[in-house]
Order: sequence, then structure tokens, then C-alpha cells
Amino acid sequence: MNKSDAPGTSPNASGLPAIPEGDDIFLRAENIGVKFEVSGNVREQGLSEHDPRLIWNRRHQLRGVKALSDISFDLKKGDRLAIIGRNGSGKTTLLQTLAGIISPSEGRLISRGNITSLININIGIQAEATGHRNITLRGLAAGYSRKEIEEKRQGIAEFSELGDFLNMPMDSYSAGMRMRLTFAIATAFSPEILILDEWLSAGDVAFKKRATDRMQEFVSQAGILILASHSHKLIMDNCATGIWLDGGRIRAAGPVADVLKAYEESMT
Ligand SMILES: Nc1ncnc2c1ncn2[C@@H]1O[C@H](COP(=O)(O)OP(=O)(O)OP(=O)(O)O)[C@@H](O)[C@H]1O
Repeated sequence: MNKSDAPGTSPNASGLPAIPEGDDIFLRAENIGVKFEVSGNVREQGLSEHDPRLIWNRRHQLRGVKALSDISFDLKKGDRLAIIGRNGSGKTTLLQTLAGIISPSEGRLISRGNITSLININIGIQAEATGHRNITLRGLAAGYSRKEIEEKRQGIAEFSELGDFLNMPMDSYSAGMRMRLTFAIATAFSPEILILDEWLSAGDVAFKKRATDRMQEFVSQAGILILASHSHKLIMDNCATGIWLDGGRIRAAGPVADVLKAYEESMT
């Protein structure tokens, strides 16, 4: 992430306006492109020989795939953006790039505000450490102070319903217990910029209901939400604007109902 760019810079090559002044959270994708190196047989990669994203060398050997091209948009506080598109269109690649997991090969990202991504909530969990220790470690890794972590500890413990098990190493937990704690930790701190690849849902019927409610509250607290999903309802319930990705490029962008309609019509 490039956080050093001064707000108020003049319009740029992508036609985006000057970056707003002030401290409010903000995220800009400017002409983002992402290339992956790929070799071998095209079909083995699940790709079509005619896919315009493929990169070939002079001897017509597969060298890579351009998963994203020319992605530009601005998001400010209060924005709720859906990323829509068929399988392989580049949604996950875009989310991972916005989250800083993948570095763009072209363009740049400018952000003001903490970015939380729930793409993999198990990352950073130390199985040999106790549940309580993992609450501390995850909180510190996410940039919160010890005081802020202590303020959240009881809520996390109550939600996980793990009681004294929180004093035991996590590798002694069942898969369900581990999931309840990682979910409780991941949804404990109000996010500034939240990146979601589908909706986090977990556990047995009773836990799922509680998890859905907690997730909804967590998402509503986010300053900026970016959600990739195949669910019409989830998108309509949570997002105001949408971007339709097609072959790694933006095919349409605007009010979410319009973008979703255009996308769904293209599928039928
Ligand atoms: N690590 C990688 N190495 C090589 N190619 C990749 C890699 N990750 C993604 N791709 C390719 O980039 C393209 C976009 O993939 P991506 O996973 O972003 O799509 P998606 O829209 O999230 O799909 P889905 O809806 O199935 O999750 C695909 O052609 C995929 O094969």
C-alpha cells in the first residue's frame, strides 16, 4: 500500500479526481493490474486457449495470465461496494490486492485507514498458544493496543462460550471450538476498511444464528465495505454500489441494482 501520497494531488492519468483532503478513511485503486506467472498446459490451468488474458512467449508457450487490468475506483467513508462477476473473473485477486496480500504489477493503491480482511481468519493463529494468548496476539497483530484488547476480551470469551478452555492450548480444541474462537476474534474489532470474500458463517445451527447476527453488526460498523459475493440477496442487503468484473476488467460500475441486473441478464 502506498500511504505516503499527499491528499490534494491533481487529477491523474486514470481520470480519478484529486484525493480528498482530511483524515477520513479513503481507498483508491488506480489502474491496478495483476499478472500471475503460469506455465504448462492451458487446459490444466482451467483456462481457454483464446482467453485474452493469457500471456505467451515467442514460441507460443504459456507464460502467465493477466488476472486484472486497469482497475480504478475511489471509496470513501460510508461506501459499500459489491464486487460481482462469474467464476475466474478476478474477484478474489482484486480483494487480495486491496488487502495487501498480492502486490499489483501495475498501478497503485492509496489508502487511509486500517484494512481488515476476513479472507482467511486462521492466519496468525498459534495452535500451541492458549485461546487467551491468541486473543492478545491477534489483537496486537491487527494494530490494537493492549488496553483495547482487554476491553474486547470478555466479549470474545462470552461469544466463543469456551469458558476455561480459553486457558488451554488451541491445539487441544475440537475443530468447532477453534472455529468459534477464531470467528469471535475476527469479528471483535470495528473495522475501518473491511474486505470480505463471501459472508463468514460458521458452526452448528445455534451458533450460526448468533454468528450471522454478530457478522451483520460487524459489517455495519465498517467505515468502508468491499464485498465479493455470488449471492444476490447478500449484495442487495449490504451494498449500495457495484463493480462487475469480466475477464479481469471492469465491465460496469454504478448503483448496485443496475450493475447486478446487467450482470444477471448477461448470464441468461
Ligand atoms: N495464484 C495464481 N496463479 C496463477 N493464476 C491465478 C492465481 N490466482 C488466480 N489466478 C487466475 O486469475 C484469474 C482470476 O481468478 P480469481 O480467483 O481472482 O477469480 P474469482 O472471480 O475470484 O473466481 P471465483 O468466483 O471462482 O472465486 C483466473 O483465471 C485464475 O486462474
